[in-house]
Amino acid sequence: MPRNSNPSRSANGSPASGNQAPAPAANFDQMGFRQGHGPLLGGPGKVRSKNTAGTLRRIGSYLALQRQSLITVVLSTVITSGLALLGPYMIGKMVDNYVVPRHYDGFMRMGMLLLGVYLLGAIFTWIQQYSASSLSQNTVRDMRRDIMKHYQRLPVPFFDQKTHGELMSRATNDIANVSNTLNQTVVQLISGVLMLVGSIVMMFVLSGWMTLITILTVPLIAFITKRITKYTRHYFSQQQRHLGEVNSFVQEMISGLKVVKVFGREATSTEQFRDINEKLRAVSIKAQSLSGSMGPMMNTMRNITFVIIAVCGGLFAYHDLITIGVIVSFLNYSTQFSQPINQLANQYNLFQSAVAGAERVFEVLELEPEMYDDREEWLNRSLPIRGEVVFDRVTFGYKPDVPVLKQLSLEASPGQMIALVGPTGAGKTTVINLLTRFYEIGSGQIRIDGRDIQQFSKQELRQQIGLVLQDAYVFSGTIRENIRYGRLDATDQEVEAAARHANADTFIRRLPKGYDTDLSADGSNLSQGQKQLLTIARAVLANPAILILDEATSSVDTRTELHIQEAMKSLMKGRTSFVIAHRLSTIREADSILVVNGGEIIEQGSHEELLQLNGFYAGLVHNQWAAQEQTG
Ligand SMILES: Nc1ncnc2c1ncn2[C@@H]1O[C@H](COP(=O)(O)OP(=O)(O)OP(=O)(O)O)[C@@H](O)[C@H]1O
Repeated sequence: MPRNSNPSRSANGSPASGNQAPAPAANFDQMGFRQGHGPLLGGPGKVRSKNTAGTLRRIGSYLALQRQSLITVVLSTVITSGLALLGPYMIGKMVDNYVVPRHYDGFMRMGMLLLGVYLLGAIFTWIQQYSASSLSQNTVRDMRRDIMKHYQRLPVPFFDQKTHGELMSRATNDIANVSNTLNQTVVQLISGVLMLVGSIVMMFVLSGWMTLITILTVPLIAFITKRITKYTRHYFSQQQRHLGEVNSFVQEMISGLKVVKVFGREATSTEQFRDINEKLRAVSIKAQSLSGSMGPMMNTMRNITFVIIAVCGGLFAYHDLITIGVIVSFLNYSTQFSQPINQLANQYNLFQSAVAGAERVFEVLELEPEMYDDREEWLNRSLPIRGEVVFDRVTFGYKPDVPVLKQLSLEASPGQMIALVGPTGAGKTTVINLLTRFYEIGSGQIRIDGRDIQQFSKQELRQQIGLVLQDAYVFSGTIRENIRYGRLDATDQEVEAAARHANADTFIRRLPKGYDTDLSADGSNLSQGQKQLLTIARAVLANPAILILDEATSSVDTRTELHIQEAMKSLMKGRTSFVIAHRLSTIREADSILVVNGGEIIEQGSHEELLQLNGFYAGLVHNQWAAQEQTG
């Protein structure tokens, strides 16, 4: 359960945020937020960044925070590469100076020295790996922290435009890409360049002609590698695509399991799955076998290079142009020299996909958040309000050219219960979205206690509002923590009192661990009605002046509904309440029923008054009675 230090009054867990000045509605499409998923499972090389330099600068600013690790990585890489270059040179010298002339003492001394060089290399390699991991993990931790913080501060309309998968992918897969690359690339880039340049220099020092012969083998290796990678990349991207199909099929089958069973479609599903599964198998074999043969192929190439160097070196040595020690050194350098070429080529692809991943993270971070003020005085500030709510000729549309509410006006006196009814899509929830300032109105004014809600900070406003939604939301965590989400400083006694008030205490006490029972992430170990009672308890604890109950009882059975209604009735006492209910029986006692249709209030009055009017509401009531009689 997220431990928010903010005593939000939004009972259903909407993070409270504040706004000192009304922020202009952000147009996220104009802000360059691109559609599409990040490379979910690799597929490096496919993704290209738009602004590599800018993204690198931002990654750099994150890396700069890890100065110590960065310096350690660079230093240890330089030392490791230096030692690795020294080794072959020493071996050559050992052969020429001690092995060939049979100087036993010098031979042993040099052997020990060489051992020392390689051991030191191992120690610095470990330091290098450790600091590279710290560098990358600390950096992506900071990036994850920033993107999560930013998600919480982005206004609600932003989330309308993006799928959950997309947003999660940015906080997980894209960042994982950055982490993988940082881990390897920083080290390999530095060591690759050092080893390449270092080996060439060392080889030239030993023999110019032999260096030329060794370098000539490079295009051959590069050509073969390129051909193989071309095919592997093709098959790997196909594998990704088929894997994606398998994933979505499995996900769909599990989510829709009941539907599959009810319609007896198990056999068809299995048949469909067999096809997709088979395609994945076939292409995976090609991809894996090709990529698996890459290593042995490279080995063969390396061996061929060895043969060329040994034969040419032998000829040169025969004519006294070079010594045997130089041949030995060259054999070693030839491997050290070809490795970084392949590594750097691979790193380039990986690097591209990391930059693209980072760019997708930064795109989110660049979006304008809701104005937010988390200073202590805001958090603890609670302006007592009476709860008078006025909508004054409010016009609003989710899209500017499609008005959803048209010149809508309504008034709720403090403590009144206002019911909103009307056909689906009429605009009832929209009224609530505007009162909570999840969305900003187009024209008109909404006032609470005579004050324009634009003058409240969003945080201040939402602290006054409690929300109980139909889709009761519970977090993973204990029942106690879930209720306490309504007011974080509540004592255990206050939590339990709230639960009693919400009719939830009895069922909670019957659970094996009572208030300390752990809830799974979506509360699947509770019934819908029980979850509803928990969110009511949460709202009781928050003690808001204004309460919003959105179709809160429409998905539970009649007995639970009575239970919930009772809890709600006691919750509504003394608060201005807006109730959206499809079951008209729940709102009979409302002080005023507003009938919304097509974004306008077409009728208004008490239950009796509206029945007498014999208009739209009366029609709805009669329809529902008729339906109940039919089913009853
Ligand atoms: N986030 C959104 N983006 C764009 N259009 C939306 C959004 N939410 C709602 N709408 C549209 O606004 C209109 C009013 O929706 P609203 O949710 O207010 O209706 P409602 O009366 O609460 O319906 P229901 O009883 O089915 O919940 C509908 O036409 C709907 O399609």
